[in-house]
Amino acid sequence: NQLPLPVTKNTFFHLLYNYFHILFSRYDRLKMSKAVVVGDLNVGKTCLINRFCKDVFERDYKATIGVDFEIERFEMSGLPFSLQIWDTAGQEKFKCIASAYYRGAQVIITVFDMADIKSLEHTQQWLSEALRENEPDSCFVFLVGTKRDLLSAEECQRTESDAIKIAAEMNAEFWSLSSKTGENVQEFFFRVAALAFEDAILKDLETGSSTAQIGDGNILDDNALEDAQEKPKKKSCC
Ligand SMILES: Nc1nc2c(ncn2[C@@H]2O[C@H](COP(=O)(O)OP(=O)(O)OP(=O)(O)O)[C@@H](O)[C@H]2O)c(=O)[nH]1
Repeated sequence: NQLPLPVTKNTFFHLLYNYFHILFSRYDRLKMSKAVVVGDLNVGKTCLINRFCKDVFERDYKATIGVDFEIERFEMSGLPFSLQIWDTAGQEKFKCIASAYYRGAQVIITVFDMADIKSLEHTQQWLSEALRENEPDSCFVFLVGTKRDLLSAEECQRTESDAIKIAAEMNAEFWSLSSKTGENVQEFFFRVAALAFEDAILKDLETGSSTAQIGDGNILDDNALEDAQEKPKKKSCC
């Protein structure tokens, strides 16, 4: 009955399906990038991923044990693109399991709860732990404030201005959103996917790989890249 990962919020078959998708994409040279989501416990990492991938919101808190992940598929300028979104546990006791999955990330999403300023103070520590497992300057970094719906307009403005300062120190792009209402969630992940896709294509062009072509074989040009960045399309949910 032993599962290959500590699993709570996902079924074994769902994880198995995702693993096969990764294996298949390597074989078929599909574009795939990895994003890891880190931050204190209870800040809303799982809810954020679930809002985007399944369009659901869970009011009751269930701690993530170790890690979990989803794969979201996009179509960018005629090319299939997948984003692996790794949800990690915020609880200290699971940190060593979760940190084993930081490696190989193209995107690090550092999450805090806008209604709990302490969690913002911890984001730099989470980022440095995630960066330690990756090549310097190889990752896009995002600072994401969740639970925006719990704040008044005034509180929201105050927290956002604190977060913008911290984001600048982290060299991160800041987003504030709500998984409960869905505000900004799609926009945020489309931005993540667009940047990750562009990066994957540029890396392919640098290495001269044949997969850096779109549709009927046109090499990706600047306009196509701009197009992908501005209007990434969500094709389907896993
Ligand atoms: N009001 C509101 N509540 C939220 C939002 N996002 C998450 N929550 C609540 O916050 C609690 C924690 O959410 P999770 O997504 O499980 O938190 P987590 O960061 O994954 O926690 P760990 O798995 O322990 O690391 C849950 O009770 C959610 O319902 C939000 O945008 N607005």
